[in-house]
Amino acid sequence: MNFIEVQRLTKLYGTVRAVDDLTFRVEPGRVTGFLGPNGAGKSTTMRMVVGLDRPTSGTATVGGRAFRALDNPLRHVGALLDAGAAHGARRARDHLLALAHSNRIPVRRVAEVLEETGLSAVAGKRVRTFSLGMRQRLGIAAALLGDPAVLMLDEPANGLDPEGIIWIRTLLKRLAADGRTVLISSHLMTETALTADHLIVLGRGRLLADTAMDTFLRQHTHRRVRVRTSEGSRLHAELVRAGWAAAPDGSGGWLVEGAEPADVGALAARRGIPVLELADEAPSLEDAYLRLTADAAEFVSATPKTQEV
Ligand SMILES: Nc1ncnc2c1ncn2[C@@H]1O[C@H](COP(=O)(O)OP(=O)(O)OP(=O)(O)O)[C@@H](O)[C@H]1O
Repeated sequence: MNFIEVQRLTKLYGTVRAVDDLTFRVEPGRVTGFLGPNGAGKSTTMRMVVGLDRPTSGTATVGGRAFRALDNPLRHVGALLDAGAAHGARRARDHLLALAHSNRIPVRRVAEVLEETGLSAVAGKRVRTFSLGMRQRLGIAAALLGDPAVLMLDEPANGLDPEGIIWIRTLLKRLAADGRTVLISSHLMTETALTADHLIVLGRGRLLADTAMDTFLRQHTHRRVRVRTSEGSRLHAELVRAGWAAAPDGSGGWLVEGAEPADVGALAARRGIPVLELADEAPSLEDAYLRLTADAAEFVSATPKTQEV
């Protein structure tokens, strides 16, 4: 009973349909990535799950119950929606102690989550002296405090350094492997691809996809091969003659759409063209996501960029 369920959920702000007839279920045992362009309705949906906003219609429940109806809700749902939520004048440990007291959470959990999030050494410092990454860790500590079966985190890697990003990725996977329900919203496609097993994608408040990561990649990308040769223009001409679409990859090689390495390798061998490098290009989540959301993005830059490292 630890799933998040959203049924026909709708939220209007004036005439803006922030969330529009949304239905999905977030299952335990896996990390679910919650994606969508700016303004797609992710935060509004998450706020309704934890009772910070009221639906115009429809329901958002945890384990079949409204968040407001849960006793000691932090013991059921840990949420990180705004890492700035802790009072700046409070010491980190006191912030967590106050949350523990008000939710009947054993005090020993405070030391445990401080340790888990790497904050033990700064537990006595005031929150206003914390860096963005330290505040983020404190927000994550608060979400973990009640040892909840459901975790919902908005941009969990925000402000974390490279070591911190690996830490949060490993932590989220472990929490899901323990059988918890983990929902993370993010705009970081590379990080989401490394962390999530399942995706829920919104566009303009509506559901665009609710799919396993590998299915999503298969559905919204096609395979391609990267090839490098000392005779680029000859290879290009041969590829085109054989019916393949090939385009420069921007660093001296070629990308052949829809091909497998064997197709390109065999063709080059038949024509006696030296191949210096030949690689299957793994489909990227960024490509798949941009393809799916192209029509649903409200705010689009003049020159959309797709390169990501
Ligand atoms: N309190 C509010 N009052 C009025 N409009 C709001 C309010 N909160 C959100 N909105 C609007 O609702 C829509 C959805 O916003 P929301 O913050 O849920 O999107 P999001 O997917 O979380 O976006 P982002 O990725 O930029 O955080 C937007 O058009 C936003 O302007």
